[in-house]
Amino acid sequence: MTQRVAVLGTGKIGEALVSGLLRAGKPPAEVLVTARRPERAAELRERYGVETVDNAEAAKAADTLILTVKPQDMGTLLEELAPHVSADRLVISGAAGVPTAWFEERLAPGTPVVRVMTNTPVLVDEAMSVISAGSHATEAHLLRTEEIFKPVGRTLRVPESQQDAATALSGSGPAYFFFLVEAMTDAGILLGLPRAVAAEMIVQAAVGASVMLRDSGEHPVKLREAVTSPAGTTIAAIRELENHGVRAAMLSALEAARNRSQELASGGK
Ligand SMILES: NC(=O)C1=CN([C@@H]2O[C@H](COP(=O)(O)OP(=O)(O)OC[C@H]3O[C@@H](n4cnc5c(N)ncnc54)[C@H](OP(=O)(O)O)[C@@H]3O)[C@@H](O)[C@H]2O)C=CC1
Ligand SMILES: O=C(O)[C@@H]1CCC=N1
Repeated sequence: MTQRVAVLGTGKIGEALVSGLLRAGKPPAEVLVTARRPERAAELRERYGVETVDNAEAAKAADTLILTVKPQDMGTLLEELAPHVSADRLVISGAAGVPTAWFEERLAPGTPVVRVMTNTPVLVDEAMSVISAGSHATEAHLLRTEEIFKPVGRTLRVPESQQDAATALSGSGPAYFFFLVEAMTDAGILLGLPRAVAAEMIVQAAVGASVMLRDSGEHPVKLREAVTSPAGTTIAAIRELENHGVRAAMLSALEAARNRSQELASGGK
């Protein structure tokens, strides 16, 4: 990777990408970042040794522009940016909801755009980054995008029509697991355990279950059945989960997340 990459709107996701690029061996001189607040820019300069520039400068100086502002801020960013982006740049959007066509309408004709939905495990190099090409993005642009996201986890290409679902499952996915861990830790308190003890047990159960899911290749039903002894403890809990409609709640929850992603298509509020 010899080209300059700029991260525009370097918040949580943007910073994680900067740190991933540097850990993957990209020299700090080839990474530019932009921030809205001067104190944030100073923090990023100090922490990573990268150059901070304004959005227009980033567009002129970098070959690849990664846009990591909130969907609601994308309109303002594009107004600032679009006049300075030539069609030989690659524009990667990390925003939920906003389609590649929205960017293509605002950028110079023919500018390649790639949409990526990553997730916060980007911070521990365990992200899933789901990638779709816009209408002018070629195989080479997709490979360049994968080169940026592979150091921070796995990548998967999908048709853009699947991106709102990917946002519901994968982009938001870690939050559902954190929510479960939080609720299960509370259950430990209810059962009389000290919070720290309950948290240690539940987090390790989550890590163990995750590694089994990823590395065994077994279907989750099979893994759950292996825990569920006849007339045992697990089935007593599963009955309560079914009685409370937890499976149906997951279906509705992810559908709501997908719908919200669709609503964000035009940088919606
Ligand atoms: N958080 C998550 O789990 C995931 C988020 N995403 C997507 O990633 C994007 C970023 O999310 P996240 O990192 O959580 O959000 P953050 O709010 O942490 O980061 C966005 C950053 O953009 C800055 N910003 C806004 N407008 C401008 C501008 N015009 N010029 C320069 N900087 C600007 C903000 O500045 P300021 O600090 O001043 O507000 C902020 O630092 C969103 O589009 C979201 O949909 C995708 C996958 C997962
Ligand atoms: O909640 C959100 O809108 C962002 C996108 C996916 C995860 N977080």
